[in-house]
Parts: sequence; C-alpha cells; structure tokens
Amino acid sequence: MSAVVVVGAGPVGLTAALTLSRRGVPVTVLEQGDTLATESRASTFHPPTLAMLADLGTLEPLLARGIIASTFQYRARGGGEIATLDLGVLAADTPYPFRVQCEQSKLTPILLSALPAHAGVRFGYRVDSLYPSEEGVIVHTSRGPVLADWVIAADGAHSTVRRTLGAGFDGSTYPERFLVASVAEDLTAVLPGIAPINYVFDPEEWLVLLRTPEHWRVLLPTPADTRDDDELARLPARLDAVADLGRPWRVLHASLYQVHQRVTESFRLGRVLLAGDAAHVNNPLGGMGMNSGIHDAVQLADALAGVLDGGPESELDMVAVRRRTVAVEHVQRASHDNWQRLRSQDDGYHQQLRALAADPAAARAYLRRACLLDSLENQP
Ligand SMILES: O=C(O)CCc1cccc(O)c1
Repeated sequence: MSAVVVVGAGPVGLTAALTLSRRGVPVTVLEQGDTLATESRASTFHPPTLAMLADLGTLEPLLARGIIASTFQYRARGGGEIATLDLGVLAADTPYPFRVQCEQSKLTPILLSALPAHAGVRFGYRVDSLYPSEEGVIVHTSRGPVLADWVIAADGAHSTVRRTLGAGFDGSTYPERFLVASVAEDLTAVLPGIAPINYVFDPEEWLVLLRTPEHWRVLLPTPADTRDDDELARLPARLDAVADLGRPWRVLHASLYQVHQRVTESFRLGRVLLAGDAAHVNNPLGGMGMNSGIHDAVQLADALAGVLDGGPESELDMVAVRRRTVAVEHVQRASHDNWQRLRSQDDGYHQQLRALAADPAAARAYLRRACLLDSLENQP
C-alpha cells in the first residue's frame, strides 16, 4: 500500500509526486500511457512556477532547454507594437523576473528523473474507477487494484477520478475554437522588433504569436461549427494576412481545439484531491492553465504531507478551498479578460496599455496578477 497514489504523469501529477516524495511520503504514480506524453501543449512558465521548480531542484535543466522571455508585447494587426511589458519590473518580487518558453513535454522527463526510485511511476496503468472509504482508497486499474491512503487526481480535463466520484465540472464552452499552428518561419525576421510572446488585437482576427525553443506558434480563433478540413485549407491565406512572405508559410503542424472554462465543486472529496485540469480548465490566453495546475500540485501535496505528518486536516481543507478560489477568481477571470480584450480596437484601451508600459509601479501591479504571483501571495 502506498501512502499516496497520484493519477496521471503529466506536469501536475509529477510535481505533486515530487513534492510529496521530497517530504518523505511514499508515492506511486499511475499513468495510463506507456510513456510520458510527447505532444506539445502548454509552453510558458511564469515566475512563481519557476520558483517552485527551483525548490524541487528541477529548474536548472528546464532553463537549459527553454528560452528566457523577459518581455511580451501587445500589438495591433498590421499596425505594429502597441506596448511592450518588461517583467524586469518584478525584480523585487521574484528571483525569476521572466517567463520561460518551453513545451511542457520537456518538463515531465525532468520531473520523472528527479523522483527517487521509491516513488514508483507505473506506466500502462489505466484507472477505471475508485472506491474511497474513511480508511483509504481502492483504485481499480487495468492491471488490478492499487490501495492508497490518499489519492491525488491529476488525470486531466476528462478525469476518470472526477467522473467516478460524480463530481461536476460546471462552466461553459467558448463560442469559437482555437487553431494552433506551429510554423518553421523565424518570425523575428518577418516582424522585426517582435517579442517572444505577442498578443495581437483585432475584433475578428486577433491572434497570438509565441516562440518556443523549436519553432513559433500562431494561435487563431476559428468558428465553432466549421469543418476541420475547411479551416486547415484556409490557414495558408490567414497566415499570409499575418505577414506576406512572398511564398507560402511552412506549417509543421496544426490542430483545432475547443476551449472551456470549467471548475469542479470541491478540490477535496474525502481522501481524494483534484488538481490541475482534473479540477479546473480555462482558455490558454495568458498561459495560466499548466502554471496554476503546478501551483495546485505543490500546495495540495504540501498540505497533504502535513496531514500525514499528524497535522490537522483543516489545513488541507483550507488549501483546497483556496486553490478553487484562485482557479475561479484569478485564472478564469484573467484568461477570460484576455480573450475579451484581444478583440478590442478601442484606442483608449491601447493608450492605457502604453501608459502601463511606461509606468513601472503600474506595470508591476499588472504583471503580478498576470503571472499569478498575486494569486499565491495575496490569497483570496
Ligand atoms: O498566453 C500564452 O502564453 C499562451 C497562449 C497560447 C497560444 C497558443 C497556443 C496555446 O496553447 C496557448
């Protein structure tokens, strides 16, 4: 019997496992895949997440694989830069006043190799259901039952654990899909002066341009009800409208996905804790999903280690409530505001952004919220 079973070996599950393991708690991670996932998903790490990864001894290898982004930009379509915000104004708030651009699939092997041998990660274990009682939890897997005192579910937005427990996932689906294209173009050459992360305003064709270590990504809004093939067919023309290269853009990969804002009622259900996408999802604008999931993992795992050390469960309850409040009042609110504002053509708003960039105290307050520092320090 393992003290804690973590379901899911993504960045959230492995962070929870490493946090527990560093506190001396025996952990088993159950992952349904045969290996770590390799597809590219989240790609930005915010300053407080970097601090947590440093505490876990995993920052250095991440920095070696990522790109340091000290600035990000707001831009007008066809009209160039509106404002550049410099995370350097956070120098008094964090030892890491920058974002790191790096795919989450580069973090998971780093976390995995930091786990000691006793934190067994078992691949090919699909969780089918679980039975919690006052004494512990029986986790039924495709390879037989696994017993635990506690479970941390980090099994993603379609979480089997959350569904088995009958917990809700209320919220809404956005009226458009997002199309993410990875391209082989060097956008710094195409759009001189561009930052590693760029939010480009337009009422119809807003977009995001993001640099990762391997390539640039372009995120475009796409109607909810069109055929995928039709959307992929019109992608070249949409990219030409971003910048005319005089030849077709080289698209390496493109995918469409629906975007939701949803949250479960409680991040603690008896001896089961829900973390990351299993507990809450949001739109990706601002890069807060994986970051807040890693924050869930560290804070819930730390509080659980306290309980296993003989501390009161009320502390764990408080953390579970606080993480839900952060998900709704910081992460969902800010990412939804980002989505609404990208459509803005309001000169007044653009002027506000210019004023913000020129005022270090105002920029600091804004960036503390945007990178989730406030969500951790000024806990709601
Ligand atoms: O704002 C960010 O840093 C991430 C926005 C984004 C853009 C493209 C794809 C994606 O998954 C997220």
